[in-house]
Amino acid sequence: MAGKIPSSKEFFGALNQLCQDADMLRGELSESDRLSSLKLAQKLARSLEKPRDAILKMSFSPGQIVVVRIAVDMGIFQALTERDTPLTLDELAAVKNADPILTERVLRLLCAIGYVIENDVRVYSANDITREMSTRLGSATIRLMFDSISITLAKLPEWIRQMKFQNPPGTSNGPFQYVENTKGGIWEYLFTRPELNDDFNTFMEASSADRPYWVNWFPVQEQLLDEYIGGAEDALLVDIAGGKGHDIKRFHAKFPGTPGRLFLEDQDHVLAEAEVGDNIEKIHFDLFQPQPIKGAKIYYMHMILHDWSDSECQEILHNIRNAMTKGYSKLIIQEFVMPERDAPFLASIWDWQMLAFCNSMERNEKHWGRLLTSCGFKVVQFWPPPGDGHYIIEAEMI
Ligand SMILES: C[S@@+](CC[C@H](N)C(=O)[O-])C[C@H]1O[C@@H](n2cnc3c(N)ncnc32)[C@H](O)[C@@H]1O
Repeated sequence: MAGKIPSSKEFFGALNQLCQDADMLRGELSESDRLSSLKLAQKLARSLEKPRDAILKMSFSPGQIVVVRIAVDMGIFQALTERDTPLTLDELAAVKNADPILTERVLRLLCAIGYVIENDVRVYSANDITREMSTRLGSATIRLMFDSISITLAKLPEWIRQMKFQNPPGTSNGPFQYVENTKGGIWEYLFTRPELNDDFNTFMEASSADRPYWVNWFPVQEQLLDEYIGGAEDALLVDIAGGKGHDIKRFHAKFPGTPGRLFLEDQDHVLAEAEVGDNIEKIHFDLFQPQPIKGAKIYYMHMILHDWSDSECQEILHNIRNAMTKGYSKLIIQEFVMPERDAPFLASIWDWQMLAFCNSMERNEKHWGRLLTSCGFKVVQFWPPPGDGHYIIEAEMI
């Protein structure tokens, strides 16, 4: 039997109460409860939104990142975060000697999308998004997405039409090569653009920063460390193409006393930016050359295989397999595993980034199983994360 239809007054009251509850529960909910609540809240917003209005907002959405990008350049997030009292429009305009009329146009939209609080007429203060935008991670993410990624994305429909709507075949000649008029891949391109490369590496750090870190939910001790038979001079973990080392640093922070050496492998120009301290050894390395560290307990790869087509992944995996010790070494892959239905937003949108920039894709369980088996591995277990982040795919040599 359908419930009683609430009056508008009852409905507003319930919504107000829910908003207050959500504020109080912030930080108390488990990651999966937080995501389930968010999904319900989005469903509620969707049921209140008129379809044409939803489409209008989607059509205008590129304008949002444009204005946020301008606000980064104008130092607005930084200025609001540095002062813990509200700032006036004139004070914010003065940061870059900007025209107050232009500054007000920027701030109007920032308030409308919840990036800044409007305390009074032309008086503003910071909220948690403002503060995050003032960090290295926040500003690098917006710069990278707008200055570079959005250019390729804007041409993606044209490229897909030219491909007659076929899924890209992998390896070279994808949308990125089409837009940049190059034969090289994204990694060669980043090498030639140091500021962009820096933003990219910072973005990688940011993209996992808000999700529970794998060593805090995967049973590292039981599945990996208890089986370690080496001493202090032997290899415990190799972080393959680990970027600036944010993952391996967190591994070391969680297990500081564990014996065994830790290796961070990547391209030279990336390693040059990695500040990892004395306990982590940096090794120049190429995914398509033999793996130099033999017989380690853990070969760990985070967001690497999704950058490459199946045939390239097979080369990478063969190189790792040849360095592993059968019955002892483990391959730990940290990636999205696409569900058969109800794919979350984050994994689905990453899949499109992979299509645009790497001519690759996010894979489902069957695809991962097939790929790993074709290279002489078997999946021990797919470990889902709490929330919408990356799985751990635990694999070993057949
Ligand atoms: C998507 S990032 C992932 C970085 C890190 N694992 C993380 O999760 O943040 C891909 C990494 O692969 C590295 N890479 C790309 N091509 C490579 C190659 N041929 N050999 C070694 N590393 C490579 C890049 O420099 C970059 O750090």
